[in-house]
Amino acid sequence: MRIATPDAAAEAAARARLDGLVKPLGSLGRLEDLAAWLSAAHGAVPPRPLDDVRVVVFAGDHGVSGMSAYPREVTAAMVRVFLAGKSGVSVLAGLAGAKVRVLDIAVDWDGADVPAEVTAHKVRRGSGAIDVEDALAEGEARAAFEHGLAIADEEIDGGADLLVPGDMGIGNTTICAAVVASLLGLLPEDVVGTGTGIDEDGRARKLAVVEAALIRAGAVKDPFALLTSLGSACLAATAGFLVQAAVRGVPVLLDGVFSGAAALVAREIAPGAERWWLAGHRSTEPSQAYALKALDLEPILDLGLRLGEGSGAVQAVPVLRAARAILADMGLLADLA
Ligand SMILES: O=C(O)c1ccc[n+]([C@@H]2O[C@H](COP(=O)([O-])O)[C@@H](O)[C@H]2O)c1
Ligand SMILES: Cc1cc2nc[nH]c2cc1C
Repeated sequence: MRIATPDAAAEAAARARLDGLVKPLGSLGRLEDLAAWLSAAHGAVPPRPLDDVRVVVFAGDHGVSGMSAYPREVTAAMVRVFLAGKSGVSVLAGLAGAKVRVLDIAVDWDGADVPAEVTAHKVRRGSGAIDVEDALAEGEARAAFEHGLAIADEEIDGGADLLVPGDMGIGNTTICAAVVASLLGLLPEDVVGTGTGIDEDGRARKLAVVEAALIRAGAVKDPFALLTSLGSACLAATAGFLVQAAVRGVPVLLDGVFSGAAALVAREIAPGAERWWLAGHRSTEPSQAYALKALDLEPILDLGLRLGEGSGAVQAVPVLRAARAILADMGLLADLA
């Protein structure tokens, strides 16, 4: 698996041009860093316009129950909402001119009446309850990862300039907490948040489940073993999606909790892949903050969001377009009369 290399010469050329633009040196702050980053990713100054932005929502259920403020049936119901274009990310992606594709990777339903393309990458129904059993069976983590590679290829071959991973899964924040704690050697207390909005009793139950899961799993070094023990098919597929974007040299805007955990695992599988990812926004969940810190990624936006779906990342798309526009359209100090 060969990760593409961002173009250092294009980055240097972008920095030189930014310094020569008609403004005080450095006065466009983070926009300048993003402009240089995007130039390196596209190997061009200015970078290409971000005309084709694609969100892929990975949907799946979990064996752990009672860890969320909402019942697991919401996951399947939300698949229909995405298909109807009525989800939060559908609306916000629409504003950013981005397309949304939802995929049932591991929803616990038969999905008989949704279009076949929605279930084309299905791995299983739900996953094991991580406090008492492995999330996945032998071979499923790798199979799901390979689905993620294929999904990224489909989007990139279809013309994507920028990819956004989204997630939908009641219980997602519990498994993300377990995976992030295991990878970074953290305590349940550090990483367990309130997810969809659980109360103190709910959080106490969630802490106990994450603690039991971490004890059951023990020290896991191999990322696929970690996905099998504590992860999910969606997490493995999202990791594959992130790795393949880096292999193909296509930039990614990460979203919230699920993106953070998947990105940490993906970096274990493919070190260097993180050079192709930006953090779109900061979630309120603590595991995401730890994941982003470990990945050395600074979120573009901080709006107090905790919806998931890719909803935070798509709102950073106009910021990236702004970063490109300054390089493309601003005048030069040298031309001042
Ligand atoms: O990404 C986030 O910031 C985020 C924070 C809390 C919840 N979510 C979404 O809510 C679901 C998981 O929450 P929970 O409480 O069921 O673990 C899942 O569908 C996520 O997309 C997402
Ligand atoms: C309604 C609803 C929508 C969501 N989108 C992502 N996670 C979600 C959780 C719930 C409960």
